Amino acid sequence: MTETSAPTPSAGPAHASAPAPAPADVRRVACVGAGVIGGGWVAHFLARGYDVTAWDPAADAEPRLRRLVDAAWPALGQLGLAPGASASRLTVAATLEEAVAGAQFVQESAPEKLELKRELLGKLDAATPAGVVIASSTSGYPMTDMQTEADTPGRLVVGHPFNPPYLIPLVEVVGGERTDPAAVRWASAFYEAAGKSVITMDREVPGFIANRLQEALWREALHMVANGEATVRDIDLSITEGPGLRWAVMGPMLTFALAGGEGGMAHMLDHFGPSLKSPWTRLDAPELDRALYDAVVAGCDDAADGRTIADLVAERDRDVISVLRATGRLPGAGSGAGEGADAE
Ligand SMILES: NC(=O)C1=CN([C@@H]2O[C@H](COP(=O)(O)OP(=O)(O)OC[C@H]3O[C@@H](n4cnc5c(N)ncnc54)[C@H](O)[C@@H]3O)[C@@H](O)[C@H]2O)C=CC1
Ligand SMILES: C[N+](C)(C)CC(=O)CC(=O)[O-]
Repeated sequence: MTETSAPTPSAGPAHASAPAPAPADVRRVACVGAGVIGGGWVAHFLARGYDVTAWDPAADAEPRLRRLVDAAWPALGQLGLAPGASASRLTVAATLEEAVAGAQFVQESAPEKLELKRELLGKLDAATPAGVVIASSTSGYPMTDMQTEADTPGRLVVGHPFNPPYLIPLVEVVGGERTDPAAVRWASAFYEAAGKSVITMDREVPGFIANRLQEALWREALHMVANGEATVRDIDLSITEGPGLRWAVMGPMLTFALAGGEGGMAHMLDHFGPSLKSPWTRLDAPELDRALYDAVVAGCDDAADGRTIADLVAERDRDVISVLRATGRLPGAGSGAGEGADAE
């Protein structure tokens, strides 16, 4: 099997068609579940020149999705659209089966509920053409726990994005116990062809990599709010005016290597290693009781200072693009399906 060959197709009515193409040859993707993340994926794939078919069972799903794509399009234009990319290449399907019938890749972004994911991935597996890889956006369920209802679980992978998927490059890719490793390789190669930065994991790790790191920070933030040690504004400022500025250009490891001066990480560890034993962190999750819930929600309302969610999304998109541009990380406009296609 080559590095990026699709997993082996299995028999069955929906599995009778041709296997998935090479990752770079994909033209048609299906997005199932079209909320914050599914809609963000739709916007990303459209901007990269793919034909996208979406399905979501909510009554208001289509107008909501089109609003999200319209709101994201100016930012995507600044990033650089692939040749031929157009929001008009979005089709909203009436059924799940219709959405995936012609798909060469499927991205599932339904609510984070294990039973729902199991059932949905089973249905997607039954309806999606043979050999086509199906990825879940789950924030933390191991694929092993989600692939239980699928007849051909070998093609099911986790493709965990970051919000919004049309701006934040990272995707974490990992399979489950019954996933064919070729599907993991194929998915990673596909996401790269689609302009994403990919971490491919060779085993299931709770919370993947980035969410595990984020959760540690988030848990400590909640403890500090619950105990009155910091306000929501303090928490946000501590990152945006502090480590967050460095983390956009260098990760926590190299950042701390510089804390060791000319001695680098070795001196940093000799100097500050002992303080790891100091009780700075509280490790266990705090009780998310009503008081903490209300304090965090009210704190965010206060921090928004009259800005609506739409205002904040526009502000975030503008500033993330500035950071990507300033650090030379704007994705190539040519990546994706659109290369060689006619510009519209
Ligand atoms: N919100 C975030 O920051 C991130 C979320 N994720 C993951 O993405 C997935 C989706 O999360 P969000 O977009 O935030 O949720 P959301 O609530 O914004 O959207 C979920 C969508 O799924 C639809 N839906 C409900 N039942 C469905 C079904 N049976 N089949 C297909 N669609 C169905 C809903 O109508 C809704 O539009 C979750 O697995 C979540 O963990 C991943 C990264 C970041
Ligand atoms: C809040 N969250 C756990 C759903 C966040 C993610 O999964 C990734 C992100 O966008 O930070």
